[in-house]
Amino acid sequence: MYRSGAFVAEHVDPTTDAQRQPNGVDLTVEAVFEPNEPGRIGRDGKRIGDRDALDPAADGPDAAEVAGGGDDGTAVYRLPPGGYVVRYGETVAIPEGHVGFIYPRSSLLRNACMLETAVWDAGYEGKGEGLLEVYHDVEIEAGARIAQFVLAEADHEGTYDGSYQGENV
Ligand SMILES: O=c1ccn([C@H]2C[C@H](O)[C@@H](COP(=O)(O)OP(=O)(O)OP(=O)(O)O)O2)c(=O)[nH]1
Repeated sequence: MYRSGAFVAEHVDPTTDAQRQPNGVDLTVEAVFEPNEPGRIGRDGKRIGDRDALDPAADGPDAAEVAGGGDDGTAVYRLPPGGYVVRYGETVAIPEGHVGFIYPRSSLLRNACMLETAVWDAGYEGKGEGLLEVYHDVEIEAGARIAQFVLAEADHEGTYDGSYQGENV
């Protein structure tokens, strides 16, 4: 069973009223990265390839000049089609007996963009990352709500103890 947004909010920090939804909590975009070299998924280990942190005031990943932000002076990512890694702005802590998933805000997919999720394990705590797929040019303000995080009750053996534990906090 999926838990309520009020329950999820107890495990997401910080949260505002605007982030709290009936069935989950919206997460914001803290940073956008574009990979610049191959990573590697091995049979025994993995390596995350180096990546560029995009400037939210720039016109895109290849822009030579900083354009000075959005129309209202707000920093904005102007993203052409491609695959990006986003870091969420909130620390989530997956409680025992639960598993987490990310869904895109529907406004994101209505703009022909998609956020992909992997499994958020019981016991994991950190500012996680996700794959942002952009199929049509889009503008995303730094700090805007882009995702909805949900928690479902789940059986599990042990808790997360991997290399991403405590990341980005
Ligand atoms: O979309 C997601 C899904 C999960 N996570 C976090 C929570 C999860 O508990 C952790 C590790 O995920 P997973 O176990 O899938 O990664 P892995 O590549 O198998 O890493 P490890 O070897 O540490 O298990 O990453 C994210 O940041 N984004």
